[in-house]
Amino acid sequence: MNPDDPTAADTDMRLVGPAADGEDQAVEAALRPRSLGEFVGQERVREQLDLVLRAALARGATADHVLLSGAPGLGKTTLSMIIAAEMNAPIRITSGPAIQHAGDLAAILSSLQEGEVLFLDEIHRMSRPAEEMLYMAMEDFRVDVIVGKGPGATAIPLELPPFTLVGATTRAGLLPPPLRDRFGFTAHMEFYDPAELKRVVHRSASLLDVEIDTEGAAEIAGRSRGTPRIANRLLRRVRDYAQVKADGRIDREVAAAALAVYEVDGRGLDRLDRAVLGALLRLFGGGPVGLSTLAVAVGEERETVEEVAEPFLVREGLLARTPRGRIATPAAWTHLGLVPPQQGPGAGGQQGLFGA
Ligand SMILES: Nc1ncnc2c1ncn2[C@@H]1O[C@H](COP(=O)(O)OP(=O)(O)OP(=O)(O)O)[C@@H](O)[C@H]1O
Ligand SMILES: [Mg+2]
Repeated sequence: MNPDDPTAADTDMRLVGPAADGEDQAVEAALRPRSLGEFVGQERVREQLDLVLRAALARGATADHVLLSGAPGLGKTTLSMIIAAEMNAPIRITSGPAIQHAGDLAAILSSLQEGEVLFLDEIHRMSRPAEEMLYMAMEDFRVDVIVGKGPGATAIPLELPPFTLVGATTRAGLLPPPLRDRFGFTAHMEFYDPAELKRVVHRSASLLDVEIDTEGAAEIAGRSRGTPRIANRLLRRVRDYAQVKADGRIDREVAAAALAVYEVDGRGLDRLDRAVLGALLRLFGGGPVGLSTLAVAVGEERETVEEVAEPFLVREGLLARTPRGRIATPAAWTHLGLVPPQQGPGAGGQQGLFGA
């Protein structure tokens, strides 16, 4: 999670936010799949990774460096641990923001054991000098440690044992090409489809010792925004409800009633999402309307609307960003149970009234 992110606080408080909150961190370790076989979905990534790892094992070699890219909560950290487990290798975990100076990185690299997996989370947030040191370490298993300053400075080469770097990023586009090119294998993690999320829910429910039927799992899966972390979080909230209001068993009615209490609708939209969409439809006739105007109408910051609510609405095909402003799609009207205004001759004259 990014502390510099102005939208982080809003994202954290949301039941459907993708970033890990404190409770997630506490329980996620217990819910993490431990092997590629246990890892649900991402078939292509799993198959490719399986080949990379098995070939390295057969050669008795250290696996190639792996880059994992994808939205928060899709399983990057989980997969890094699986890579280490499948290679029977220890894992060292650090992150880009934790490495401020090249010296920090040199200290970590020089203490790695042969074959160890170094997991570098948020690799796009590493400092420039550390990044340059990493290039050489990845390619030649060597770093130059600079001793002294100015004209008297000398570079002392340091040999490193072969290791596997596993980098994770939510923003692959921010990685400098020379860094990206040094990974032997890049896995792009996609959002999960409802059937896969259903399997995630069933798996987690059995680990948490919660009784759930297949319709209950489907109900949770459908509201989880393609994200296992959100599926696990919704499952915990539904479990609470089932314990208090039902006999502890989760079926379709219990799941739907619980998530209605938490204001997560059938498609995974929460109150903020529906407020944005509702304003766009009810106040601005479906748009186009400028972002600032829309933000004022829902009483939120521009950034919150743009970075917290919109990405999912766009992904779901409910809202579109156009050069003239935000517009709602026909699916948005249907989803909120509203009827679009008559688009008779001359109605087009209304368009573009609401500026940015
Ligand atoms: N393929 C999967 N099968 C089962 N559970 C999964 C899968 N992927 C993720 N999860 C669950 O989702 C939780 C979040 O996954 P993880 O922490 O690996 O996400 P991440 O991509 O590292 O997120 P972030 O970008 O926030 O660091 C894990 O605790 C795990 O239980
Ligand atoms: Mg992670």
